Parts: sequence; C-alpha cells; structure tokens
Amino acid sequence: MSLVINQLSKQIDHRTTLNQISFTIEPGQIVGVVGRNGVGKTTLFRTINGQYLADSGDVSIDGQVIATKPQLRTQLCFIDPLANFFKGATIKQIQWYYQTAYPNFNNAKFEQLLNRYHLTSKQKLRHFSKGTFGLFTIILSVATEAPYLFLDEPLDGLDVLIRKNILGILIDEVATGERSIVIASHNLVELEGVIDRALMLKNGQIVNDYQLETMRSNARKVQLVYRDKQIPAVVKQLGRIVHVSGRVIVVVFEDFNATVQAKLAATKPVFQEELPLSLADLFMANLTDEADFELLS
Ligand SMILES: Nc1ncnc2c1ncn2[C@@H]1O[C@H](COP(=O)(O)OP(=O)(O)OP(=O)(O)O)[C@@H](O)[C@H]1O
Repeated sequence: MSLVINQLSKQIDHRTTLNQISFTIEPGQIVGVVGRNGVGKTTLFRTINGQYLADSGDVSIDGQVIATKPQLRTQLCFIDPLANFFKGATIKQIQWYYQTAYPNFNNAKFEQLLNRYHLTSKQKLRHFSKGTFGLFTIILSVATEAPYLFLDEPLDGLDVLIRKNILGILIDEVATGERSIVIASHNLVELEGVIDRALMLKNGQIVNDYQLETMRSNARKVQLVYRDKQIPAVVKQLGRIVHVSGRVIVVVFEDFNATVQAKLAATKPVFQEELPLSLADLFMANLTDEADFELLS
C-alpha cells in the first residue's frame, strides 16, 4: 500500500507555493520533508491532508484518489500544530473525537502512552507546555493507527528528553514496516538517525530525493594531511572540503569509488584517515546553494 502524491500544485495569494509536486511514500519509511522557513512544508501537508484544496494534481492510496473517496482520509493523520480549536478541550474529549473520526483508534495504546508520560485524561491542552503539547500530538497521531502520519516540526524547540521520547515512539511505530511517517523540518541535523529518506523542498518543488542508506554507503568523510598547505586541485574537484586547519583538511566525497581513491593516492597525502560520517556531512556535500546551509544549523 503506497501513498502517491501526483503533480500537486497550490497557489497562495497568487504565489505558486507548490508547483507540480510528485513523490511516493512506501510503508515502513520515515521520510523528512526538508526546506527553509516559509518554503511550503506546512502547505504541502495541509494540501495532502485536505485542509487546503489542491489547484491541480491529486493524492491517492493504492490507485484510489482520496478526493473522490473521503473514507480514505482515515488512512492519513496530520495534526496541524497551528490549529487552536482543541486547546480548550480535555484529553478525554479529544480522545472521543478521534475515536469517532478514526475507526481503528487504539484506546489501549493511547492510554498506555499517556500513562507512560504522566498525562491524565482530565488535563486541558491549553495547560500544556510546548513540549508536552508536542508529545501529546505524537501520542494522538500514533493512536489513530492511520498508516500515514504527517508531523510538522515535531522536534522544534523541545528539550533533549522530550525529543528522545518522541523519537522512541516514532521509531517503534515504523518498526512493523506497515506505517510511514513524514516529518517536516527546517533543520536536517535534528533528523539525524531518524529518517531513511529526505525530500528537499525548494521553490515549490522537490529538488532532491535522497535515499540515505545509498548516500551513506557511497559517501566517505576523509581527513587528509599534506606536506605543504596547498590543497591539491583534484581534492577540490572530487570532494567538498568541510574543514581546514593548517595542513589538515577534512573532505566529504559523495561518491567514493576506486577511481577517486586512486586519484587521491596520487596526491600523496602524508596522512589519510576515514572519519565517521554524519547526516550534516552528507548534506554539506550535496547542498550546492550557500543559502541552503541554514538547513544544517
Ligand atoms: N493560510 C495562509 N494564508 C496566507 N499565506 C499563507 C497561508 N498558508 C501559507 N501561507 C504562505 O505560504 C508560504 C509557505 O508557508 P508554509 O507555512 O507552508 O511554509 P513552511 O515551509 O511550513 O514554513 P516554516 O518552516 O516557517 O513552518 C509562506 O509564504 C506563507 O506565508
């Protein structure tokens, strides 16, 4: 069962925010939708989930277009963090509402997670801190048992402990291979160790679709030391220099194959060592536009 976003377009205030966006989400994936502030991540989620009407294009599950089969909406869950209409409600009232909307709502899971994080059914959302609200949103989303969850900046501004709790819940949820989670974020680094795939949103389009496992297996981060301070031209051509300190340089090679290794050996470094590669390193090697570096901060 896959979710297909097909040529989705949306104008807001006569500005094209989404321009014929297409991608497919397979079960068991955690996918990051990454882009700078204001690029249209929330608009994309709202349009996929039906809060905004698409100007053109459609969203389908297993070939069935959701707009023509409203019952398919229960396969998707997006709790808009800016929607304030539940703020005066108690957890119990929200549970009742979601049970009605989602036929497979899992009360046992919902209550077990509430207990685990010391939340009680009489609490009102408006009394929650930002972090508790974030955690509650995740608990509610996973309890819907919708196969496709959309989370908008779920980790933004949260402390380390709450982040860890949220990530633990999300990773458990995809472990069965049946659910998929799509996370919007303006910060790639906070998605380290979480996402399997990253879609980069820019100028209304998905400009890159990265499979991180493939990227990781092809890329290498290498520390090199040369006799003099001159960096060989071939190193600059083949890799992206991420750090220079005296005669020590650190380079990320996006596609580190035998040819690259041979060309590197020919530069005769006095020292060469492979370093652990982070998500930020991978993207440093790929983000060609200086303006995109904000995504790593
Ligand atoms: N309901 C609306 N009314 C007017 N403008 C809107 C509305 N929704 C989105 N926009 C505009 O569309 C553009 C994309 O906004 P959106 O919130 O989708 O971006 P984003 O990538 O989620 O940003 P952020 O990372 O800051 O949350 C922005 O210019 C925003 O001002």
